Amino acid sequence: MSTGPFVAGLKCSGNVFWGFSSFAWQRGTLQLIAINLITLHNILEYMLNILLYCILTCLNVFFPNLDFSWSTELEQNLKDVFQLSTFRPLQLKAINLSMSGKDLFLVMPTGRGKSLCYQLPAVCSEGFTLVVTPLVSLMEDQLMYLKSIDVEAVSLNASSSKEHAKMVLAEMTDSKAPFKLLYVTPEKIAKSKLLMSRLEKAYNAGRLSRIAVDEVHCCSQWGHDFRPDYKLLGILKRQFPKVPLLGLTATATGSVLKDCQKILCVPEPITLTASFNRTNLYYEVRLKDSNSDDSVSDISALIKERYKDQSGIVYVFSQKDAETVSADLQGKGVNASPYHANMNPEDKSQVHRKWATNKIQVVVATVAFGMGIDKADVRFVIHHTISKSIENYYQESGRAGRDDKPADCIVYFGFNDIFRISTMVVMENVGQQKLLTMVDYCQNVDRCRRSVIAVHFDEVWDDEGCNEMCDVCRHGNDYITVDITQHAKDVVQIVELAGSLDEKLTPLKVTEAWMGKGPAKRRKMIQTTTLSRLEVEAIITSLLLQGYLSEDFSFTPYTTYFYLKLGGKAPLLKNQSHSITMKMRRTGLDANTVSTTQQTVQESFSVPGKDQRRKEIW
Ligand SMILES: Nc1ncnc2c1ncn2[C@@H]1O[C@H](COP(=O)(O)OP(=O)(O)OP(=O)(O)O)[C@@H](O)[C@H]1O
Repeated sequence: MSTGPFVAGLKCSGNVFWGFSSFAWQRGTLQLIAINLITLHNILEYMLNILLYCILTCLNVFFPNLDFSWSTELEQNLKDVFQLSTFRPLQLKAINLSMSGKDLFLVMPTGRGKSLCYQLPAVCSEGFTLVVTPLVSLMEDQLMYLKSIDVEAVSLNASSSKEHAKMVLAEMTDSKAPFKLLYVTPEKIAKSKLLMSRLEKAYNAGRLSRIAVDEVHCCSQWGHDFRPDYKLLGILKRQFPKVPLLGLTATATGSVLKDCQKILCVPEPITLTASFNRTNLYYEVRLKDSNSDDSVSDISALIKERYKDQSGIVYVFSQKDAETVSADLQGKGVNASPYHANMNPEDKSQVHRKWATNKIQVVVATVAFGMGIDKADVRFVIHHTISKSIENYYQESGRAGRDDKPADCIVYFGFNDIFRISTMVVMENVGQQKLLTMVDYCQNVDRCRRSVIAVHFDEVWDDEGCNEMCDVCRHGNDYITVDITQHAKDVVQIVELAGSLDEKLTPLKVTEAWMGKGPAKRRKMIQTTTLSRLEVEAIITSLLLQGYLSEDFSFTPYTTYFYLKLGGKAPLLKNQSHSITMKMRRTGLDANTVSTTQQTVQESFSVPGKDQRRKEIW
């Protein structure tokens, strides 16, 4: 507030003073009142906003199906077209937001019904919805499903015939065209100028009602399934800013979503995230013995006994494994067929069709049989080899129990598999880091398996949420913490010695050296162990996960070799007071004991009988 006139008045006569003073007083008072009114207005406006927010939140919570102009049509089409009676959590909210023109990222667990969130709005809107999807097989599945419920949909991909493409491109701008959804691969958007020009025409004619980007995590290099052509999809929002975009994924962390937002040029998307917890899935890890890998016998026994006549998938590491494991299972009387990317398309769709109609009980597949596989009654997903990341594992195991009934997700965890996969993902951005997180999921028995998955996806987790639906929670009392400091020193000494002799050791060499299987001369220089092979492998894995050992790769024109070298934490072992512990299955020891001697460790490590080992981790 200016005091200029008041100060000037003081220097003059009384009248002038009073004249100036009263003018100044009035002006000051008015200014004060104005300021107060503005402040009051701001406070009221702020309170009103809070009140409005609370009312909207309550309405959203208690009446998520609050009437919009499209609500009746939605309900009607949900029942009549999609033959569903109710919405699953978050579906209606997502649909209403998208129908009101908001850009949205929807993170919903596998099998929860993300597709409905763009298919139903497409049916209830003018024009058509553009759906970008990464796989042609996924596209074909959706087209098959939509055809079965009489929803008109078309697709454009590399294998579309010229006539078909011409017809679709012409219909895009035809107001009488019947299709409601147009499925395209990201490659089409990136490469076909004709498609872009048609989209532009459709946009100008008001026929492009919505854009859905399925598996939106494929945009980000930090996601688990980066596809370079997804990087170019920002063109859609730049060219068609008024069209609401819906990005869908089951597996994206907060940072991956931030990246996707930037890549897709979506200024302020609303993100809806459902819990990752699939309550009907039981998670379990079983050890694969490197000495006598009888995991296929184990798997066949499980399928024939526990999952008799039930549908399932066995995931394997390679195309060769798909063929051999499938043949082995067939040899043991299981109705199984292989599925991998190198099979011809007819054979692949035949296997898929036969499995979908229960003519094949088990598909033995690589990751090629993953995204979009939607069979309701899959009762088991068994991983013969660990996945290369938690995201992959969540996607693959997510094929189980999509009908909400109980289903099992079992991983066979083998020491050698870690290094087989490691050499495969070495060129990938953060490939090693992601693999080690998966190894950690399998190796650790001190945390609920669900909590590892949930925390990985940035979800705040309460262990009560598991409800003993994982082996760790179910057998929690069977584990004990043991001290492995001396073992760690022995292993580190072996790797250190090799380094000083300019030798590189593969994990197999380290294992065998520690077990005393190396040359006699070498044996004299190191401390060997009497622990079993499984125990030795568990300790080496733990040291790798904890950073006392680390990976070292060597490339030849034909192959990649994996070696173990000292990790960043190895020097800590020189410190006498430094100790390392590890949790493992208890065998007769008091659960609260933390053993410190080698003798105790050996006791606590004693491996259960073969049959028991088959059922549980340690
Ligand atoms: N409201 C609902 N009520 C009952 N079933 C539903 C509902 N919404 C979707 N479904 C069914 O759930 C199954 C999975 O749906 P969808 O394929 O869309 O899953 P998704 O979330 O895309 O999973 P993923 O990421 O694993 O592909 C489908 O068979 C679908 O018909």
